[in-house]
Amino acid sequence: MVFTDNILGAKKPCAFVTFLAGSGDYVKGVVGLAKGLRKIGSKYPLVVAILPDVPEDHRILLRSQGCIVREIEPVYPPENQTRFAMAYYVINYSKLRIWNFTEYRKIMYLDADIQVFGNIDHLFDLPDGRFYAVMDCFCEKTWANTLQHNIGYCQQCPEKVNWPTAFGPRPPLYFNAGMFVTEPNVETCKNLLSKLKTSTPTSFAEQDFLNIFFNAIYEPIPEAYNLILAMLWRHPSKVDLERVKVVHYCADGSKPWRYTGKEVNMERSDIKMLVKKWWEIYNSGDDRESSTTLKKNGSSSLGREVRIIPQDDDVCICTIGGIA
Ligand SMILES: O=c1ccn([C@@H]2O[C@H](COP(=O)(O)OP(=O)(O)O)[C@@H](O)[C@H]2O)c(=O)[nH]1
Ligand SMILES: OC[C@H]1O[C@H](O[C@@H]2[C@@H](O)[C@H](O)[C@@H](O)[C@H](O)[C@@H]2O)[C@H](O)[C@@H](O)[C@H]1O
Ligand SMILES: [Mn+2]
Repeated sequence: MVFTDNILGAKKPCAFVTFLAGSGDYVKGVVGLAKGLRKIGSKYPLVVAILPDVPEDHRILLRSQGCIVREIEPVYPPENQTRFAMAYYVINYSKLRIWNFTEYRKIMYLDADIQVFGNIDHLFDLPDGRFYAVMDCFCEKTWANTLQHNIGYCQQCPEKVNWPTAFGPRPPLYFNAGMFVTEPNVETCKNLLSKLKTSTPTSFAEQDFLNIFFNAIYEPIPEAYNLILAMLWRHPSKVDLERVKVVHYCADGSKPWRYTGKEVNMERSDIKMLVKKWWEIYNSGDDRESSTTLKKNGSSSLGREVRIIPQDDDVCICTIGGIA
């Protein structure tokens, strides 16, 4: 355990934090993330901020994988007519609770659809007082109802389409909220929740809100720390897979535990390779591997389950985690 002094001289640890809601299959993402962090030898624990609707057997499974499970109250945006880019984004505002995790001096938030393939512990040593995250891309259809998408503007290649002066100043740099490094603070949490009450929800829900809130202290960090998969086909010249440490399976159809290879771009060999690498970690047995596995709907069982995962140029059927 790595401890760091705080102003009182008391020792406070750092931690990775992820978020889990519901009784569905995202729990597989958290199990994969826990195994991935262990595999790269991280010195820090993984705290899972769970909503009350996460079932007991999933909590037991996560603890068996060494996770610290911490229940949080949901956070909802103000009543609104907004159509979020994905309807379920409404639950993502609950992420705001993690700023109350003040038993940690610094936290690194990682979505459950993220896998860490290279050690990133050094990010906890970044200077305090800044909000570190990777810049997002505006090119996918999920951005279809935004101004920047409709004029073909993306911050990843600002020279391609000039921002029209008629639209006012170019938008500030915008981060993907699937991965960030921040310092928990009760005052910050109070300010986030009170500002949320008077905010107007927009397409990307808490991601838009966090970008506004932390804009003044946002510090972009390299793509290698949160590869938004769409960068592979939208901005391939900016991606060096050899250097990528963190992969974010956020492109449509790329969630490994739901992967079928049928959605657009999902037949790409690099996507197949990254999904296969995720499954290799998820399937890796270890001493923590209890006899509990997860059925199709994500609930734990002793049963076998079959998942399609890509193998070389084809997909193959294999059993994972099953107990005969
Ligand atoms: O049913 C759900 C949907 C989302 N999440 C959590 O919310 C995060 C953000 O959702 P998602 O990653 O699907 O958004 P994307 O990055 O794909 O836009 C997920 O990674 C999970 O940590 C969850 O636990 N259950
Ligand atoms: O609730 C809003 C979500 O917005 C973000 O996901 C989006 C965004 O990155 C787009 O730029 C991509 O096009 C899209 O694929 C991706 O799903 C975060 O990853 C997620 O944690 C969460 O904050
Ligand atoms: Mn995500």
